[in-house]
Amino acid sequence: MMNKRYFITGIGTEVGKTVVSAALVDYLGTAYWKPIQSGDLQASDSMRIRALCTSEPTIFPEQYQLKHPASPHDASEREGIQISLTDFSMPNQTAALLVEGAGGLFVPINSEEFMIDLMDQLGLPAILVCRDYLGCINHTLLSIAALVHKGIQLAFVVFNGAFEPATQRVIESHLPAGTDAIYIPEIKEINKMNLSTAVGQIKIVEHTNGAFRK
Ligand SMILES: Nc1ncnc2c1ncn2[C@@H]1O[C@H](COP(=O)(O)OP(=O)(O)OP(=O)(O)O)[C@@H](O)[C@H]1O
Ligand SMILES: C[C@H](N)[C@@H](CCCCCC(=O)O)NC(=O)O
Ligand SMILES: [Mg+2]
Repeated sequence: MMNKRYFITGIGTEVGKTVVSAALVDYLGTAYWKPIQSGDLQASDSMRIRALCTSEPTIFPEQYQLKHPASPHDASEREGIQISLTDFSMPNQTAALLVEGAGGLFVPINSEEFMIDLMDQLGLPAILVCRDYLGCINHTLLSIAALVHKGIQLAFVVFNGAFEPATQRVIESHLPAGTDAIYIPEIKEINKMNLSTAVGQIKIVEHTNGAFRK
């Protein structure tokens, strides 16, 4: 993992992007940035990273903190705020950074633009977090197709938590060449100690010669 600047997205909201970010911030020794937070302002993703990480990472302030726990296009409109792609630029003080999106790739940030457009503008390779639920195969393969279509490099797919073997297998066998897999265990109770144990159990498997090897 030479390049340590990534955009962490997910196959949807609540799939574990923040839990995975906390684990990878500690594993890789990166800083963290959540450009748009909507909802949970008293327990924001940045605050959870602060609470879960052992490495005391640099956390860059959110560009937008929206009160409403909804899609950013909706939350911002309710607050009379207009989000625009041109509002965002990468914090350049650090070589190693994880940027966490809100929800998945086609979450709108305004009436025309989507989270995937922000990823494209920031120019970072993506990490796609998936979690096992009925429907996750479709959400994962659609997300991969959207990234490929947009020409965004997919560095890693994260299998977050426990997976049904048949689900894991079919996703692994459809990873694009050049996309590696990261495995993060199911964590019983999410707290700093258990997160640190999970960091010790992270597994990374490389995709080589167009085939996924285990
Ligand atoms: N590896 C894991 N083991 C056990 N539970 C997990 C794991 N990852 C995530 N969860 C559960 O899923 C919940 C949602 O995770 P998280 O807040 O990281 O999602 P998210 O994708 O960041 O959501 P958002 O779109 O709001 O940013 C967590 O509070 C936790 O309960
Ligand atoms: C409210 C959520 N927790 C999240 C926004 C999720 C938007 C999902 C929209 C959708 O896909 O329908 N906010 C955030 O990550 O700050
Ligand atoms: Mg999150």
